[in-house]
Amino acid sequence: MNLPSDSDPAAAADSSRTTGDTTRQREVAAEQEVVDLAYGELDRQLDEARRSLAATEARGASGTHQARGERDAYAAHYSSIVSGLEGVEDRLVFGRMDLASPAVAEAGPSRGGTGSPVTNGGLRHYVGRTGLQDARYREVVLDWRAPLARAFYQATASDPMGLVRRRHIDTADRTVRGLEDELIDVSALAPSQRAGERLDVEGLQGEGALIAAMSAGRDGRMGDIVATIQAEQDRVVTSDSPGVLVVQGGPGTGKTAVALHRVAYLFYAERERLERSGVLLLGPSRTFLRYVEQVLPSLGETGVVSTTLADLVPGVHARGTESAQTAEVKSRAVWAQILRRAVRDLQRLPDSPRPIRVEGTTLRLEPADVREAQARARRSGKPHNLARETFVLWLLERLTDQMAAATRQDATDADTRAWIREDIRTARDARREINLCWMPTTPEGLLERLLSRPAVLERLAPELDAPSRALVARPAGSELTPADVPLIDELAELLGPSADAQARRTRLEAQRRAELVAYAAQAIESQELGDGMVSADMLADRMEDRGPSLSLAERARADRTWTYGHIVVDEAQELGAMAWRALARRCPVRSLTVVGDLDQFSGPHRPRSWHEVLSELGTGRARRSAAAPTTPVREEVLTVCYRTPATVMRAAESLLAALGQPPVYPVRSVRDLPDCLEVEDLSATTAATDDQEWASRLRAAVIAERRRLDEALGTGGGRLAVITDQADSGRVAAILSQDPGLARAMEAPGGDVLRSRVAVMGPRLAKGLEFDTVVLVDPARLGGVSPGDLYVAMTRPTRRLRVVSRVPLPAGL
Ligand SMILES: Nc1ncnc2c1ncn2[C@@H]1O[C@H](COP(=O)(O)OP(=O)(O)OP(=O)(O)O)[C@@H](O)[C@H]1O
Repeated sequence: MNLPSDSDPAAAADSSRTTGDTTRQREVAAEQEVVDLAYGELDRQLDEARRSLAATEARGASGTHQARGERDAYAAHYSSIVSGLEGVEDRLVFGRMDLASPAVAEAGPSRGGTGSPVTNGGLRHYVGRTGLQDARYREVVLDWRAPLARAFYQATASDPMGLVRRRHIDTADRTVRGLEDELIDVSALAPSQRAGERLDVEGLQGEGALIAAMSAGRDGRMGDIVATIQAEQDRVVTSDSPGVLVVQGGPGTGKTAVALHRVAYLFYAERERLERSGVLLLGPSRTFLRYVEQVLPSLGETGVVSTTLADLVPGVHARGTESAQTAEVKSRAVWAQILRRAVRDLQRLPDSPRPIRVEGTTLRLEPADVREAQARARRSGKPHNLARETFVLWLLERLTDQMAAATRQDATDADTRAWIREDIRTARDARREINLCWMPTTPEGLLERLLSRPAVLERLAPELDAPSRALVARPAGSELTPADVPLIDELAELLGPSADAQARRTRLEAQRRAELVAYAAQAIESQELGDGMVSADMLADRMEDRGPSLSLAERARADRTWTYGHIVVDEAQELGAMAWRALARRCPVRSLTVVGDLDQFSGPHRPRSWHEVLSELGTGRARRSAAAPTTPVREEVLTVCYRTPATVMRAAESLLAALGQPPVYPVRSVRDLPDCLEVEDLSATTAATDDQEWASRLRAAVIAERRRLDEALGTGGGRLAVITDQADSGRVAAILSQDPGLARAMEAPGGDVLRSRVAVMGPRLAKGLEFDTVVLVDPARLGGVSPGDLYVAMTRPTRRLRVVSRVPLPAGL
């Protein structure tokens, strides 16, 4: 190496730059070789899995039942390997760890130490989306979830965890674009290495990967953060699963990202258990689920059931809307008693004996018999509709005795009893009177009865005051709403499947089978298989077996009574008591990750604590709960905001404080940006009263912000949201779409607002989402109803918040 002479500083700088450049080039080339090796391995394994899948499927549907079962299991296994490997294509390798000694490497489960082409005898590990070994089982890439990889995320200068250097490797399309080194433990380097290392570190940017991730324009979909998970986040991602883990964090602290990475981690750490039971992810809206849907596949996981509260119960479609106040009344824990009472109300005692005409004879349904039948039915412990069988059977026996006596038949003869019982069972009078004493019903039917009859509601819901009852009252035939779904679920639990529903299912099943057999018979005829060896029934059996076997996630989603191994709830502060009860039923082992922010609560008063929110999970402080009272709860707090610039964040926090709810969990933004906040108060101008003027000022503001985005990210780059009071959003959208350019930018293919460059929405839809720029319209309107909604709206932008208001600004802005 030519050292520069001391007497010529410029030449020295030049020479040092050149040396730095060539060192970097060499390093990049070396890393490219490793990246090529990793992709080569990925391709080889993918190819192998695809071939195995094809060969398994080609085996056809013949053979014993067991053989077919095995084939299906193999096919499911290979297809999950294929989709897992396909998911990790982008940035397969993103990090490298250099360790002080291979002894540390041996502490982990990796078998990379011996003879691996990349690990330098255990001193070096490449961290990536998935673990890869070569054909000789030597480590090529270390899975980011492996215990050994923790140092990559958590090592610091004060606690190096055996790490000397952490390297971020930036790749695109399988090509290394840049490297970024962090020297963790200089003392671990040999003196001869130190100079070289310093040169490298100086040539590369610290925190570059994180800054790059945060500064990239948004494309309407959340990305994974696997390459840049921070230490406080990593501790949450990898914490043990028993009990309830509450992750409280202010806006943009990565709660959603952490929750999703935690799902992937749990699948890694507890694969066997979770592959059998599945994981449920509950998000605040379908839009939000679409926003995050790419994250888990990009981490190689596809077996998660994601849903919203509205879609939680299969077959129930909650298309209706209602006020937040109505939804709040429906979310209260007291409904558990009201609904129990409503079910009990279907079990009635007649005041006096009821006459029943059967085949010309009059029998009497005695209140004492009804009482006894009810007691027996309740003792069965079954839900209402199923216990009804016990009730009906016992009454039929009593009526059979009466009938036999009245008609002088032999009540001890089994055949005679059966005939008589059948006569009574099918008599109209008997059906009506027995039903009146134990009415079978559906959850939807009973809820409708309760809400559409004010007198019934008043009688059965004494815990609700008149204004609350007025809020939930609605005409019969109304659409179900999302807040009805936990009530329906609770009722489904209390009622059990109705005889009608069971009969319908059996009928449909029989019909489907008959069609299949008819089709098989046709196939036998047309293909001249009629040699007597194959019957239509046999062929139908085989056709049924060959049908695509449902994945675990599909089966779980279709089954209301499925119990999951783990549940992750995002925006958990929004869930009411009845929703928690529905979730508790779905996870008897009470293994939950609950992420949210009390400060972002939608509504006039935020909950006081997470214990208050979670009381129905049986987390210890609840007096009455749907669960064992001992569910352990741990609370973790995330404090660093990766999204919102500091100036905007401070404004949002001080506004929340001015509204009387200073944030319980303030955050620190990792960055600030110049010009990130602009407030345009039009309340004292003609725009306040003149609609035309207001419309044109609003359009001008949005157009100006779109232009700024064009300049910052290239024409058409980035996303902009106009957030306004929900009730105003239609009007605001109409104003903006008068400009042809904005109208085009607002087009939402397939009705998906995430695909439009400019989207108008209320704060509740904006929950959990983020945009490059937010134009916030009339903030006082939002804050007046729900301080948390205003806080959410203000904290959505990654770059810039522009406030435009024709009403006076809220104090504090
Ligand atoms: N470690 C990280 N590296 C890179 N980006 C990160 C990191 N942590 C979070 N982010 C980014 O910060 C943004 C906010 O993350 P996320 O949506 O998970 O936060 P949140 O706490 O759920 O926010 P909110 O409650 O406001 O909806 C996302 O763009 C996410 O990718």
